[in-house]
Amino acid sequence: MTNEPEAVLESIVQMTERCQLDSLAESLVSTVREMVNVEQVEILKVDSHLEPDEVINNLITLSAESAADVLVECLKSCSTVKLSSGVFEQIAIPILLKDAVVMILWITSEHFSAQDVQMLKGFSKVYENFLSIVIESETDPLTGLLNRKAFLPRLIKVARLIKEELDDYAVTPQESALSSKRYWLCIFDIDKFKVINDTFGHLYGDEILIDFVKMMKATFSELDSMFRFGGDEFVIIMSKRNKAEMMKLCEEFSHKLSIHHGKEVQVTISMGIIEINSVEESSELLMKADKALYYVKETGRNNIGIYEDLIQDGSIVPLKIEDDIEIF
Ligand SMILES: Nc1nc2c(ncn2[C@@H]2O[C@H](COP(=O)(O)OP(=O)(O)OP(=O)(O)O)[C@@H](O)[C@H]2O)c(=O)[nH]1
Repeated sequence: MTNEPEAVLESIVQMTERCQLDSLAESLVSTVREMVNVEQVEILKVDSHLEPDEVINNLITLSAESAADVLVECLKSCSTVKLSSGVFEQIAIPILLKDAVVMILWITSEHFSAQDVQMLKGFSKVYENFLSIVIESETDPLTGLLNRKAFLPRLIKVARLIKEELDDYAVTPQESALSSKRYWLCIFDIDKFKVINDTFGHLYGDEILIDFVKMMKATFSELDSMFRFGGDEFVIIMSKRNKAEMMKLCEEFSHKLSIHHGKEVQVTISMGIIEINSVEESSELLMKADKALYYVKETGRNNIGIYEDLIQDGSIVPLKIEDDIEIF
């Protein structure tokens, strides 16, 4: 542990070299460990969808009982709180985005000097500023969804999770495919969106896209990662569901859309879906889901195509990977 100016600068440089959210958080934790003599460092995520009381309950269950007061005070006051409990001192520093507390940096030590506190606040501020830049660079400005840039790291994370599961339970990919809960990659594309734009204007088209995303969020879960890839194309990495559950949700979404805009505009979507596995490249998975989507577009739109099913019933031929194209 050192807090020489050179070391402090070096830590800041290392922290700002990270441009993905997970590694940025890891970097903050390791920086704190290097710079201050601490017992424990944690970054607690505050769920913005919960009411304040529920947030506090959530944080309390997540953490040791003695941490409750410092976290509750920090959340209520939106400012740094330092408390002593037994032999330890605790600090909770709020991380804010658009004036809302989104995370709390919670640190325990035998003693924090005034310089420690100043440094911890400084690191948190660097993290907070950088977090907002990273989030902005991964967000689609019209709909607020994640953009295409954010897709690849998340898909890789899911593929890694699947691989870990296979390793942990020593099951073959075939056995795993038989188990009911799986991850799915779904591409949605609004049908004839150009006609909507041409008939009602681009601004109205924008409103349709915004409503589309509101309904997407209302239908799918927080655990499903949703992306706008561009134009009227959206992608979901759907968290573990069996095939029937996945289909039910997609059909529900499609139904909600078709009744939402009433007589004026009938919005329908075409969907291409593939099961995510740990062996295929992300570009390969995307191309296959896209092939299923293309089939649905070609055969009348407003429908769902699952890649494996379309292969099995002979509707499409397997994608030849030597046709590889650069997607990212
Ligand atoms: N309003 C609006 N339109 C957009 C935006 N981005 C792309 N578009 C339009 O979305 C339309 C997409 O149309 P296409 O992908 O060609 O196809 P489509 O009309 O949806 O027809 P199919 O996909 O074949 O059913 C184009 O007219 C684009 O100009 C946006 O941010 N807002």
